[in-house]
Amino acid sequence: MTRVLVTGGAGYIGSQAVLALLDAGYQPVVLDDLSTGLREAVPEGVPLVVGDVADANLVASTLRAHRAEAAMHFAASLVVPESVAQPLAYWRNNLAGTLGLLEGCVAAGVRRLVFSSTAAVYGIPDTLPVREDAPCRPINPYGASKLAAERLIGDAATAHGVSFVALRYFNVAGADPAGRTGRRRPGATHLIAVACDAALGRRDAVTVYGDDYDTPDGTGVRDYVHVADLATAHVAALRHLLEGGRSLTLNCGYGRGHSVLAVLRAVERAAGRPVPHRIAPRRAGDPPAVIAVADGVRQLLGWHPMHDSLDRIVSDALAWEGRPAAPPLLPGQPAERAHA
Ligand SMILES: NC(=O)c1ccc[n+]([C@@H]2O[C@H](COP(=O)([O-])OP(=O)(O)OC[C@H]3O[C@@H](n4cnc5c(N)ncnc54)[C@H](O)[C@@H]3O)[C@@H](O)[C@H]2O)c1
Ligand SMILES: O=c1ccn([C@@H]2O[C@H](COP(=O)(O)OP(=O)(O)O[C@H]3O[C@H](CO)[C@@H](O)[C@H](O)[C@H]3O)[C@@H](O)[C@H]2O)c(=O)[nH]1
Repeated sequence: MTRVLVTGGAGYIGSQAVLALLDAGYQPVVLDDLSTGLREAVPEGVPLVVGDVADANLVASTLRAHRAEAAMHFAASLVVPESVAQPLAYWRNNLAGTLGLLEGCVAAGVRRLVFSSTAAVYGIPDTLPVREDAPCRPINPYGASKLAAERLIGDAATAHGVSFVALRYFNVAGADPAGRTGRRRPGATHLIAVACDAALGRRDAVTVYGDDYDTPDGTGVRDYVHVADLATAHVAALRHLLEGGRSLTLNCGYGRGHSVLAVLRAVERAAGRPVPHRIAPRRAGDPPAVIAVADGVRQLLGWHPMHDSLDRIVSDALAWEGRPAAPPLLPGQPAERAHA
């Protein structure tokens, strides 16, 4: 059974990828410092090493101990406004983390890597939909640090024979269709999570940032991709690399845009109740529209998305956000599940 190191596997997307790896017959091993991830997001039986991916020795020893043949690198810091306020922390975590991972991989002889990149590397695209060879002009430290990490991986690929697939995700949303995992951090800022909170009565209204863009209804347009489809794209990328495929940098979206108001209507349909909203000025740094040219990931990786519909994304997100709270721990119960 092929073993795969998953950095950031206790987070939102990484935990979904762990499930997809298990579903596809791979054996994941998670390395996560639990800075934003949660131990309970790692399924029972999956080894969890708690530590910093920037620690090359830890990466190498983990790869060797578990005889991993490839790595998926999700561990990062990713809140855009936070990256503007704390650029040094973002550059450190995203660049030093990728450096530590690469050093550890090269030391342990692991030369296949799937990397979490982002549409934020493009900044404000000149033309839509945006192709992978469009100019990369990130407009915040988050996007800049991810672009630098892509370049670092490219240099390691050339010098050390690493082959990689960098997936540039567009707007990731939704939750595991079987309800096994989803976004776990409180204080959501992403549109679909915010709208679900409003539908569930946890906030009074959704603030719509701008209705005067040059888009069909004036609100911002994004290419929302279901997190479970994103996870299977990672498995497809892994398979490509294990079969000796060449390095690739690919957009990961569906190639269709939805406006903020269309998202709110979809949440209303799923929830069966109105989602109040108020119009506010544009949010600084928001592009009017971001939509992927997403042919490459299908053609080159054979990716077949299964949940390619806004209604599906929204209903899975709503089901996850509205799930019953975990029962309180009884006195004497261990606070954390032990891991291998
Ligand atoms: N969520 C999105 O909309 C989105 C969009 C584009 C790209 N991405 C990328 O996807 C990846 C995963 O994002 P997510 O939404 O699952 O975020 P998340 O915060 O839920 O997950 C990140 C995980 O990495 C861990 N981590 C962070 N720094 C670490 C370090 N130095 N060492 C070890 N573990 C560390 C965290 O504890 C967490 O479990 C990130 O690389 C992010 O840049 C996310
Ligand atoms: O309360 C809200 C939240 C968002 N929006 C709008 O909804 C759209 C989507 O916003 P959001 O869900 O915050 O995502 P983005 O700002 O598009 O950024 C996401 O998608 C990028 C890739 O496209 C990733 O790089 C980022 O990490 C990720 O946060 C934008 O038009 C926002 O202006 C609102 O109107 N109200």
